Amino acid sequence: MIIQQLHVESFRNIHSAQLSPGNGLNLIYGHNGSGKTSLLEAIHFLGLGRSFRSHLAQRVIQEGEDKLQLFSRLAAGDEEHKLGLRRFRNGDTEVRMDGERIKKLSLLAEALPIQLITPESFALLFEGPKARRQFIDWGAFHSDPSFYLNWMNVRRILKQRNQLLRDKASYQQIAFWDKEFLRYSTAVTEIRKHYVDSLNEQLKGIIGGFLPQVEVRVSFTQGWDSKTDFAELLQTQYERDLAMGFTVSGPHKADLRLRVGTLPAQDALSRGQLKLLVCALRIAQGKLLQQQLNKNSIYLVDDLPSELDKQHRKLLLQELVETNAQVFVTAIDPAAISDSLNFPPDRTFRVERGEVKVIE
Ligand SMILES: Nc1ncnc2c1ncn2[C@@H]1O[C@H](COP(=O)(O)OP(=O)(O)OP(=O)(O)O)[C@@H](O)[C@H]1O
Repeated sequence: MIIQQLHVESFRNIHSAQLSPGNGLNLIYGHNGSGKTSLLEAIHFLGLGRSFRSHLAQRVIQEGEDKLQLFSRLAAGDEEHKLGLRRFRNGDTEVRMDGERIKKLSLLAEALPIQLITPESFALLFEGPKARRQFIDWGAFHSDPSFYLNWMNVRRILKQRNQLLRDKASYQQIAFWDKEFLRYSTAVTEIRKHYVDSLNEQLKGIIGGFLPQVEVRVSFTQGWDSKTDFAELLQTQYERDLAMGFTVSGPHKADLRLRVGTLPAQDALSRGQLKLLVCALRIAQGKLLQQQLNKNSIYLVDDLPSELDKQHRKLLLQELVETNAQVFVTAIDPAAISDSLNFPPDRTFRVERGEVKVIE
């Protein structure tokens, strides 16, 4: 998917901006606080119906305004679509694709696959498994249409199961839910496992280019010992689950392990190398989606130059450009990007106090 036109209204400090991005690399530059990240955030909001910076969607609505509005003209091959989103202060969201109301935000994510890389993306490696699980599930969701429903069912049953555990229910009562829990958990795990295997293939080439001296291993842990039968485990862990008041093992504990030799990647790599690793993971996801479904992701890279030397900026930009996807990168100093390119960006935008201007 490619954004051909974008109209942003009342989004953080952007009062009104209209732009026609290029199909390839788009450079967005400006001083601190000018609104560069807000522009990326607006694209992300359009693709997912939520911000990557704030849990409270109201915070992104411009102060003094009662709603934000985002409109876009999208193209995928010969297809053209119009996608619009309105978010009101009272929390209501209205999304329309080609004039038709979209009720499920998952359909939005399907239409506009977005790969986000921000200075905070390190969370993928440092913080708890949630961010890494979300990373796997992004791919599982896009690569297998049955994933979403299976995962929703796992979450639904898990909620019920945990409630029963807190209510000190008998094993018989819990076992009633475990049959279904087992069925959906197995489906989710198979899809995730298959996805991580395919991702690893993509990743090898990219990491080889970014971090040639380092051998990074990416492995999937499913949330319980893979040698143990899950049905049996649920039964034997009943007492423990009861004592804890929640289900200790299961697909909700799945994780992605990133190791260099015997060490966790975050202990073995420098900050710049970690950034490259996160970028490699995101690019591999985008490439895989391209291969599997012939769908192009949109890459949003906030503050691309930070932490990277010129050679690595060059490598990263080259890899992004080679995806043939639409890419939006921000930088304070435009030279930090253009100096690392052998050609000018497709389009350059300057942001100043919330105003977005194309640089001819
Ligand atoms: N709801 C809002 N209404 C109005 N302005 C806002 C709102 N939320 C944030 N802002 C302001 O928007 C400005 C733009 O912030 P943004 O993070 O997009 O800048 P940036 O160009 O990415 O800066 P940096 O280079 O420092 O990361 C900030 O000055 C912030 O105070």
